[in-house]
Amino acid sequence: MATVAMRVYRSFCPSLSTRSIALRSTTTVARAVGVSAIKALPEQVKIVEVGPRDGLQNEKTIVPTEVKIRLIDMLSEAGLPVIEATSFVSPKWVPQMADQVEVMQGIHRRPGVVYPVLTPNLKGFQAAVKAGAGEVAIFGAASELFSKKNINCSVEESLQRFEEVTKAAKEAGVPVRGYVSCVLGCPYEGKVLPEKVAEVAKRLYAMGCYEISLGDTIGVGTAGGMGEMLAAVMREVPVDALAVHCHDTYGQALANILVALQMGVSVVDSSVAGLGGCPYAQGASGNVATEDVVYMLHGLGIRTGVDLAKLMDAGAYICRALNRRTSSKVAQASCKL
Ligand SMILES: CC(C)(COP(=O)([O-])OP(=O)([O-])OC[C@H]1O[C@@H](n2cnc3c(N)ncnc32)[C@H](O)[C@@H]1OP(=O)([O-])[O-])[C@@H](O)C(=O)NCCC(=O)NCCSC(=O)C[C@@](C)(O)CC(=O)[O-]
Repeated sequence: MATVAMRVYRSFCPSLSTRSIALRSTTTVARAVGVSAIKALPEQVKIVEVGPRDGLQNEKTIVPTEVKIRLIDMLSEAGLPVIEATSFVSPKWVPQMADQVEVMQGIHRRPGVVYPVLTPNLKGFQAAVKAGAGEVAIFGAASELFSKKNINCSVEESLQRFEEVTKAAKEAGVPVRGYVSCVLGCPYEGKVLPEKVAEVAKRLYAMGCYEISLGDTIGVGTAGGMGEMLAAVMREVPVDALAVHCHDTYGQALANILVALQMGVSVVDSSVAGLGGCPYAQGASGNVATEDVVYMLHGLGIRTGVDLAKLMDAGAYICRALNRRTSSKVAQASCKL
């Protein structure tokens, strides 16, 4: 099924394939709506691709290591600047990530591309560095119950563990990214106060995280909630150090990202083909699809450095490997699958 923009475009260019229409129509739309009128939007956005980690961690059947490696290599060939490759967590908790060392050693590291990995504690950090990780991410939450279910400790205990990681990382010269989960709602506690999110984000930033990614873990947030939460966080952490990480359970992710862009955020996490979900947040769907984010950003005239056609190839590859239909609307509309 073609989008309206694609159908209009096709009526002028009947010989074009649906896919090339999709790629060209983004810039056409940008010019048509006079995007320069939207003053606050950044000129460039860094996309943090989390598909190989967040996208695959919840898969029940173990995905072969070579498939994970091929996916990461296709994503780097597509121009993604940051690809979260795997997690150094307990294999008893997340069996899908048990091949983290093989993944880190098997990928073809493209110059300029960063491949962060999740590390919940010092043990994970040390194993990650040994396996060649050049950047790590610690992951906290703004909800006590989620923290307990996800990493088996309270928010305060998790922050103490993260202090150990950031201290070791500083000594080793390894940059650390920080996540705050449940920023717009928790599967166990429901509403989460923006002030609580701001407090955890502030602590992570103070301990040395260069970037704080704000996770709508179960995708319940709305544009209004995103605005309110970001306003609270921005009182504690500079906007240049913030990223948004939106799951799309309620179909609100793109709207929420747009609000974040309008408030000055220029780093967006997403997952190829919209894969994923957190094993400790039952019912949450995957992250917003990277293809859909790139399509929207290019449509706004915002640079990403990502080649949408190559990105869709990566999405098609992993969907074939998982025997799954893509969740990306752009990939569906472009008749790739
Ligand atoms: C944090 C722990 C380890 C605590 O788990 P625990 O059971 O409390 O840990 P422990 O210290 O008591 O150790 C228990 C066992 O785990 C081992 N262990 C201990 N640490 C490690 C490690 N780093 N790597 C490998 N093994 C480890 C340790 O050696 C021991 O092994 P045993 O003696 O039983 O054989 C556990 O709860 C865990 O691994 N949790 C991971 C949960 C996870 O990965 N969740 C998904 C990622 S978060 C997410 O998706 C949200 C995000 C980031 O995307 C943002 C958003 O959307 O909101």
